[in-house]
Amino acid sequence: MMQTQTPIIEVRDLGRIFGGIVAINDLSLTVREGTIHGLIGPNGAGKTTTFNVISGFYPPSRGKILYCGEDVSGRPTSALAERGLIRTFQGTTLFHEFTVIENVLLGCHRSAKAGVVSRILGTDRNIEAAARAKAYEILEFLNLAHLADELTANLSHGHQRALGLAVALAAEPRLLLLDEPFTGMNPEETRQMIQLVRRIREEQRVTIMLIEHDMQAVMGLCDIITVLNFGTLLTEGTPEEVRTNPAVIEAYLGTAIDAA
Ligand SMILES: Nc1ncnc2c1ncn2[C@@H]1O[C@H](COP(=O)(O)OP(=O)(O)OP(=O)(O)O)[C@@H](O)[C@H]1O
Repeated sequence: MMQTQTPIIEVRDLGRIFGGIVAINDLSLTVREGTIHGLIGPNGAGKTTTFNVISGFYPPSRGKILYCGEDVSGRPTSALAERGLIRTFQGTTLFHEFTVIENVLLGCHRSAKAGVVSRILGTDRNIEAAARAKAYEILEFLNLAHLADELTANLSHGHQRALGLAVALAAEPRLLLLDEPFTGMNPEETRQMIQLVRRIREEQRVTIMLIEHDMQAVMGLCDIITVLNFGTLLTEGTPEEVRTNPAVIEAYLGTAIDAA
């Protein structure tokens, strides 16, 4: 996919306060269409809060969020999801007692597009067939089709995380916010997940924003990285620029960045 200069997300002068705690202060950043954009920073830096405000879980206390040029500050998650802004959660949110394909079908039904399909086709059976075809296509794309009828609980950790991506793709994202997609993965699972995220950007033309603590994965995958510290922007740049930035090294006390 071509990276463009077109902003898909513009965070402008964002502030978010919880009681007396300033979680985000005066944060501005731009995510450009077609990029893989990392959001990193020490614990408590405000990464999750930033995701929560962008995806509509919390309204901003100050400032605004523009999505595709439109002010969507304070819009509910469901309204943003209908417009292709989809967020995943740390760990999996799958139904373990359901099969793999059933989990993806639930994702399809939750998507706005399922409503479009039903209006066009009219009948339940056709809706079901269309959703099934779409779910299989997504499973094939993520190399999970052979597990379609397997119980989700029986999947390996890596396969469950890939299935989490499948459910997110079923909602037809334009922008996908991934919350720590590599957590708890072994190096081989991480390598495969990196490939999947790259392919989602290249082949599904989805812009990706991700929070991640695995510095090696972040540095290898992202085009651009925003570093937060104490709820505000510390710096932003290419992986190389960020890795060698003294302020970043200091914020992390050297360790995490040195290991990457
Ligand atoms: N719902 C909430 N209520 C009260 N305080 C909150 C809430 N959400 C976040 N905070 C506070 O805001 C600050 C930023 O937290 P946030 O979770 O955004 O950081 P983070 O960078 O995602 O951290 P981590 O890497 O540990 O997940 C912290 O001081 C946190 O305690």
